[in-house]
Amino acid sequence: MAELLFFSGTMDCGKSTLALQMDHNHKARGRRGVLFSSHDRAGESMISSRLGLQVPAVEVFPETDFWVELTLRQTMGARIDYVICDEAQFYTVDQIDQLARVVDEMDIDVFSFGITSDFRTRLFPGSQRLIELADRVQVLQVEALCWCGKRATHNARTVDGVMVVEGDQMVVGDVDQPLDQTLDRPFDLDAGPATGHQAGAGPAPTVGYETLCRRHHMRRQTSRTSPSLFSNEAPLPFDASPAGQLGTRGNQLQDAEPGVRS
Ligand SMILES: Nc1ncnc2c1ncn2[C@@H]1O[C@H](COP(=O)(O)OP(=O)(O)O)[C@@H](O)[C@H]1O
Ligand SMILES: Cc1cn([C@H]2C[C@H](O)[C@@H](COP(=O)(O)O)O2)c(=O)[nH]c1=O
Repeated sequence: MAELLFFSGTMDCGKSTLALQMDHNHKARGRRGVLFSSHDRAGESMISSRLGLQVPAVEVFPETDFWVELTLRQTMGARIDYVICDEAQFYTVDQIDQLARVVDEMDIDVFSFGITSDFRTRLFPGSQRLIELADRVQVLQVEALCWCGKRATHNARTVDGVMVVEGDQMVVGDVDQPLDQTLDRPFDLDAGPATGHQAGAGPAPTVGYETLCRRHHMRRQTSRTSPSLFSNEAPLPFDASPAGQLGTRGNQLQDAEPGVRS
């Protein structure tokens, strides 16, 4: 019996990689699938993984109807055993309902992948509907980490390097902006209205994302604004003797973030 599965996690935890692996494994056993995605960072009509794989996919637009799309393909003779749906957080509630119907009435497996919550910690409507309807919700095993070393559970958005909690829910972007580039690299706003940026409205803001643990998301502490607990670039202690170094460094750690390190 076909299933609706939702593989979820924070940004950068390996969802697209898993989507492409699952497609590969099912294809290797002779099953036929259709790949879908929406607003992939690498561009329209593809699924891309940070590990370097990039595979063509059908772009999902707000008006896409999965039931119609898949019925048409079958009418034209295509065999469809499964469907891969990446960036499913961007799908509409109606589209998730269509996917559930595809599972139940067409007996097609639907493997969907997406982040559950946005930069304000609120559920995306598509993800909420998947949680409501999926046969199984599976949190990915590979954990993205917060700068403090704890498991990252939340996605933070930065604009010009500063964490924000207001703005459009949907702004395509990436994590792991090197700190020295965060302020310099112009963000590609060609993607259209999803970014909320008006052409000619001055220099485009630099938007980035960072995965954080709940504590640091609530405190709005990103790696940029955190005390440099884990950085090699922490200033050397003034007292150069080994005892003095230990003492000063130890105090720095305690003062900076009580309770974060054990
Ligand atoms: N250079 C690298 N070497 C090894 N693993 C990497 C490298 N770059 C990214 N990764 C892995 O890829 C994961 C991101 O995969 P991706 O499928 O793009 O994530 P998602 O779709 O969840 O945003 C990272 O969590 C990391 O485990
Ligand atoms: C948190 C958050 C993310 N997004 C965007 C940013 C990326 O383009 C995708 C997530 O892609 P990934 O493959 O999981 O890294 O979602 C957004 O539009 N709004 C948000 O709040």
